[in-house]
Amino acid sequence: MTEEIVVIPGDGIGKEVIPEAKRVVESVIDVTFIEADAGDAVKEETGTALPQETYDLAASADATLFGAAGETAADVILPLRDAVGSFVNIRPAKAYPGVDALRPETDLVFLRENTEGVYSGHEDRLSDDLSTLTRVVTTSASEALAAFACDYVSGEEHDGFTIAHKANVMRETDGRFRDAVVSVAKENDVPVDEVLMDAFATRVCLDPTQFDVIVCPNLAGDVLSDLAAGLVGGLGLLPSANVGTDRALFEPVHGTAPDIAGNGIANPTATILSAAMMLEYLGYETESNAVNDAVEAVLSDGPRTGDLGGNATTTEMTDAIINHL
Ligand SMILES: NC(=O)c1ccc[n+]([C@@H]2O[C@H](COP(=O)([O-])OP(=O)(O)OC[C@H]3O[C@@H](n4cnc5c(N)ncnc54)[C@H](O)[C@@H]3O)[C@@H](O)[C@H]2O)c1
Ligand SMILES: CC(C)[C@H](C(=O)O)[C@@H](O)C(=O)O
Repeated sequence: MTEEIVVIPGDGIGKEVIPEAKRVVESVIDVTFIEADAGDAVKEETGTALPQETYDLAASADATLFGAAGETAADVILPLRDAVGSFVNIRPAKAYPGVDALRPETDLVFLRENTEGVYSGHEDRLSDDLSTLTRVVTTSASEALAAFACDYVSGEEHDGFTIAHKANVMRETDGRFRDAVVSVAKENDVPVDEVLMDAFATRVCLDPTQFDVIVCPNLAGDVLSDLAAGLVGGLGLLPSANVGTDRALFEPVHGTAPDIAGNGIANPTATILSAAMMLEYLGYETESNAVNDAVEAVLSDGPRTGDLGGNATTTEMTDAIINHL
């Protein structure tokens, strides 16, 4: 069977890393890619950053692989997450042997709420002096995330999860989030503990082995996963999966990297690891494991891109990954 996968390269290094991830996927499964546009360049040409056709493709495909968008990122990625009905963003942050990491013992997975919080879109300018934002938290979205988290930690690899929140200040919204997640964990007999997100930020830097799976509200997941990228060697390493009930969207955590875009030196790892998550999601577990192993081997032995202290191009690093497969 030929798998059909939608790919949306976007802007900046999105255009450089997506073709490399496609080459990796093509080397392990029979696949047809359906190309779609989104981002700053499309907005300049057409007036809209996310054409309806692209939204519809993501909303009907089993899987979509996205690169990055620039200034229009929020107009692209937030609706795309919505298009696939994603209620959780899975963000693993793992240090690899051979990569110079601040905390080489880091092995974390963030399960980020993916629909609400400060991403509600309810932001208003009420006067010259006053702007407001409505932070939305529902029990239903918190419970859906918690149910996913319980399932996620059900194997032997994990012993429950930690909720990172700020319910000491946002008593109503994060209080609701925390209470809903704890209650679902208890119903499922899943060990759960909690930490205030500011304290989490310090503790994870001092000793990341205190944590394993972290369940958090939307913005906290955004910020804390970028922080974890800093612990493991940079944004070029972090993949993610936006999972919904029937479909999913896979993307590196990083953006368009304007400081290096156009030079062919972006690290393809985050996008290739996102593709590996996609292969697993689509049921190609052996192929997914093979890609993860090949990435790990190349991170260990090189060649590596400049962000990891090497001098390989994006294509050379991908060639080495494909050679390992
Ligand atoms: N999902 C998305 O589409 C997304 C996510 C974040 C930021 N953005 C957008 O990207 C643009 C730039 O944002 P930013 O600079 O804050 O974040 P960024 O992730 O683009 O870059 C931050 C730093 O990390 C480095 N970096 C990121 N990915 C890398 C890779 N694969 N290889 C090597 N180095 C890499 C960059 O060179 C830069 O120094 C902004 O317009 C922002 O809106 C988009
Ligand atoms: C670009 C932005 C909308 C996005 C987010 O906040 O989710 C990004 O930071 C990310 O982490 O994917």
